[in-house]
Amino acid sequence: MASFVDRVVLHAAGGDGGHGVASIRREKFKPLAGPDGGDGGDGGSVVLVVDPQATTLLEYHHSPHRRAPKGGQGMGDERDGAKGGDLVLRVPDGTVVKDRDGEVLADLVGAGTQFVVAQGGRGGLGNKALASPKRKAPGFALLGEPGEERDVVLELKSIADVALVGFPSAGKSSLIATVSAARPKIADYPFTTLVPNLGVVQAGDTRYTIADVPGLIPGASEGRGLGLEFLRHIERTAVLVHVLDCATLEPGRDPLSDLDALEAELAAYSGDLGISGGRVPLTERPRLVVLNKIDVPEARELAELVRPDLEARGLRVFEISTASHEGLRPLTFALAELVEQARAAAPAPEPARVVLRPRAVDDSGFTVERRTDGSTGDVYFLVQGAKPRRWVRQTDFNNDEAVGFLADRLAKLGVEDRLLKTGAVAGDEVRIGTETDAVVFDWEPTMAAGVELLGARGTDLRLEETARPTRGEKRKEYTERMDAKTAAREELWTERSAGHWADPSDD
Ligand SMILES: Nc1nc2c(ncn2[C@@H]2O[C@H](COP(=O)(O)OP(=O)(O)OP(=O)(O)O)[C@@H](O)[C@H]2O)c(=O)[nH]1
Ligand SMILES: [Mg+2]
Repeated sequence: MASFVDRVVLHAAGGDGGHGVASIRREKFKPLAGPDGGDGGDGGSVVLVVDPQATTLLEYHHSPHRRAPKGGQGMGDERDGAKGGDLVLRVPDGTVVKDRDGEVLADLVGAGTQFVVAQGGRGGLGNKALASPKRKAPGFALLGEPGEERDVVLELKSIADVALVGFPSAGKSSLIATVSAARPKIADYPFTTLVPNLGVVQAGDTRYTIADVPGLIPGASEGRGLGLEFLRHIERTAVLVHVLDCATLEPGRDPLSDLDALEAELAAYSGDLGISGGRVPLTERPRLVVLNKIDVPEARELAELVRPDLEARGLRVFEISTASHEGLRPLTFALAELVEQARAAAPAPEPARVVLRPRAVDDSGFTVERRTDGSTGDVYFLVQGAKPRRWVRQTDFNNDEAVGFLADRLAKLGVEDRLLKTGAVAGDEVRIGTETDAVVFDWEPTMAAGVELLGARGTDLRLEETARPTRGEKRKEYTERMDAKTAAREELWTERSAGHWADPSDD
């Protein structure tokens, strides 16, 4: 097997939600028979799914930008826009999803396990859905929300049975090349291997995989050399093989001190690992020792010298040469035995079809803070909260009625009230969003503006054109409207102090 890409940054974007539509039904003798604008469809999400057939992350390396389909626009006649289908991305078993700060979001193990990387935007409500007793024929609809955009890091740890651990140039790649069909690069300079190579070994009836990984040097567990790259790969291997170079001429190096250095790194890394999924710490996994390069006479002598010390530590020792192929057969059979034992002891496979979603956020709250702009020194009020943000995104600012609706929603949630309490007065700058990304308003409390709006609400003129009103009807309508205005004013005040009325478009 060739080398594989094991770490990619995926730029995922959910599909935008379709816009709702404002439309009025036409009937033969009633051309304006009520709102009938359909909702926009939800955008599709980007979803990772474990597919046991997938072995690499290569395709995401080639095309790392992935966007799910958009939701369709709502239409008249109560037709809703089509939903954008989810974009399903297949990933190998054992793919770890992290955010850009390295925090693990999901560890995808088991066929069918899913993770939603980027949620599609919600479709906007059409005017049919926005209609209420108070707002019989809304002349606006809500915009679809943009899909979520998120960059995640996908990491694949090789899930080989055996990992070769050793200093650079110890002969790890040479070993995998002689016992399997893998053809990694071999050279006499350190860090020849930069990405792991996997090889398949057949020994008797047992078939297993060996991972040749980048060389390990002291300090690797703190990230020296290719250390962390390396250590990440062996997290999931059942058996470790120490490949010790008996022919190195580097001062201060010999098989025993090399082994100590390697074990120290494994221990240091295990300490940080927090061993996920109940795996055995690296320091406790079955291991054996290979003394390599015994075709070199001095190396053979050294190997024979250190063997008793190693065996005294309880380690099985194999003297080999990848050059002359001496000692390879006993090694591959000994590994087969360890792999079989590890497989027999392996915990039952984890349940499939676990669906992991990005952490749920509580979107009920909001905050209002009085702040001072760093550059201009101007005072403004910052409104933060998932609902206010979403409502702003859903608002078509070219439509006054839609803006009025936003103001009503904010008032209902209690934002207005909180602004007042925080000291805002008419004309103050109000920002809804975050410190860096916000929509800016000049605040106009809806107490005043709301009454104007409420006067017209529920008596939409377009719906009343059908028959010309008589004088009596006009008078009746006038008194009704005045009553409604008073009622609305009262309602606003009670609402401000007590609860809210129910509204289908509230969330
Ligand atoms: N004489 C002799 N040389 C060997 C033997 N095995 C490997 N070498 C040489 O050692 C050097 C390093 O071999 P590699 O297999 O690339 O070593 P590595 O451990 O994969 O090294 P990195 O990928 O850098 O960590 C090469 O020049 C090989 O030809 C052996 O059994 N005998
Ligand atoms: Mg190598």
